[in-house]
Amino acid sequence: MQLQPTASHFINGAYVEDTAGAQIDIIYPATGAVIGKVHAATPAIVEQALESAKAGQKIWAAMTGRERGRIMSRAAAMIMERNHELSVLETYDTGKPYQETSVADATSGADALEYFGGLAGSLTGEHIPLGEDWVYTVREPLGVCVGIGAWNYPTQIACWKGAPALACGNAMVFKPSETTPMCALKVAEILHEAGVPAGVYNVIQGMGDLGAALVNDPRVDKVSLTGSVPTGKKVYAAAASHMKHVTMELGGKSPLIIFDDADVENAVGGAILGNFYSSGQICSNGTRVFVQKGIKEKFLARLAERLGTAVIGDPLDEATSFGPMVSERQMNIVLGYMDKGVEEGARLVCGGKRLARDGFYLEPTVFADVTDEMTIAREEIFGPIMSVLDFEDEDEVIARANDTEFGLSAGVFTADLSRGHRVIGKLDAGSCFINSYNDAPVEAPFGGVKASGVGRENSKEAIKHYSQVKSVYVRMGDVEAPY
Ligand SMILES: NC(=O)c1ccc[n+]([C@@H]2O[C@H](COP(=O)([O-])OP(=O)(O)OC[C@H]3O[C@@H](n4cnc5c(N)ncnc54)[C@H](O)[C@@H]3O)[C@@H](O)[C@H]2O)c1
Repeated sequence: MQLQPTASHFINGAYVEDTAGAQIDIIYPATGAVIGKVHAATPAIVEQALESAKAGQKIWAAMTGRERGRIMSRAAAMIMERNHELSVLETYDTGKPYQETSVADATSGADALEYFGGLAGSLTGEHIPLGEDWVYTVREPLGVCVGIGAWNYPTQIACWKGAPALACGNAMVFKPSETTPMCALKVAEILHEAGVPAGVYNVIQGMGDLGAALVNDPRVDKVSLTGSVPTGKKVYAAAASHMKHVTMELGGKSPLIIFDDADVENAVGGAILGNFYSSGQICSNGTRVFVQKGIKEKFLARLAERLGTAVIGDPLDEATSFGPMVSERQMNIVLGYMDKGVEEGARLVCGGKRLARDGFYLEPTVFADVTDEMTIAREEIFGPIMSVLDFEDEDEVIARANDTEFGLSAGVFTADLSRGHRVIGKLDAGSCFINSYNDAPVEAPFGGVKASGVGRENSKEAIKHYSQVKSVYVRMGDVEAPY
């Protein structure tokens, strides 16, 4: 399989290169080897991308929603047909095990294209009768949207931003994370093979400065970022200074609350999915696991047992269920938190070290007896560290769960469904789970409250964030003017 991308950028329906841009190495996290390179976009590349997006958007918006939707559905089918190849590429880009990428990345991207393609033909306005007169509303595209991606789900993020944008008749210029530049190029290639007109979906490579340049360009009407809270604050501020629309999908430190009456196996399963899938590099992870005292020891014992069965190894081997961190940098950040947990007095139940092998592998790590003030309970780690905190009663755990600047997700495990709904109702979070964790079907809105973000991806909600409403008052009689 060829890993080196055909060229760094995909603009106006074709691969484009400009080697004058700074070189960005593509590193395979499982070995640390350089497997390819791209060049950051030069001003000339940015110019081409934005001009072609402006031109392409007009052609795309002039098509009917159903025509756009048909092309998007075709792209979704093509992604499913090429799922194996795209999943292998996602594994090379991120290091995530093929066992995961083959079911959660390109497939999730295809879901988004299929779902929003299906909605594209029904994006209608309202008719508002006012006696003889009436108002009608039209849902219009915003224009040129910029998507800026994080490195944990490169294919999915490229599609989650692209699909609603395209359904509404916008064009997109997508900047992947510099850590994972490969997958979005494939998404662009497939969209164009499926029939998306040239210029409608472009991918350009670069670091944060390129993201900032795009956010500040007057030709850009909307910015959708998936990234950390500090980056989100910068991007939101820059977009605000130009009065641009934004979607901010940012970080979290989400609570997962396990009551005494919960089914232990399910609670452990939820905690594993909410902490160790993708080696813990998931924004919505429930990394503060509040466990009621009566179930604590049973929970910890079963958790350690089940973690012991994780297959850590070559991510391309289908048996592997736990892969490396995305980069050496991220591995070192997480190692720092492992040390911090021990230093601040948390009890290390398992893990806590780097694995002695090539690549950026860490052990799945659990700390118990974590208290609210500890660094590992306050800061987003974005790695395989679970913090287990004790609690006694419902009101106490709700107050402690909400005592954070973040508000992305929250989960509750309990056999008492009334309690499940009651507790979830009081938690400050955008994407919540009862007796489950980290499900992200395209039909459900996804996004955070407080510092975790603004706007929602997926579901019909996303349409509101990629379109604007025009209202038209129609007078049927004469106009009465005072003079
Ligand atoms: N809520 C979500 O949906 C979601 C999903 C995945 C990841 N995340 C968050 O992403 C973070 C991890 O990803 P990361 O390390 O790539 O995040 P990051 O904030 O470092 O970078 C995200 C993207 O922003 C770009 N960028 C950096 N500075 C910029 C600037 N000043 N202007 C414009 N763009 C800029 C980067 O090049 C990258 O493409 C975590 O905090 C995680 O929680 C959130």
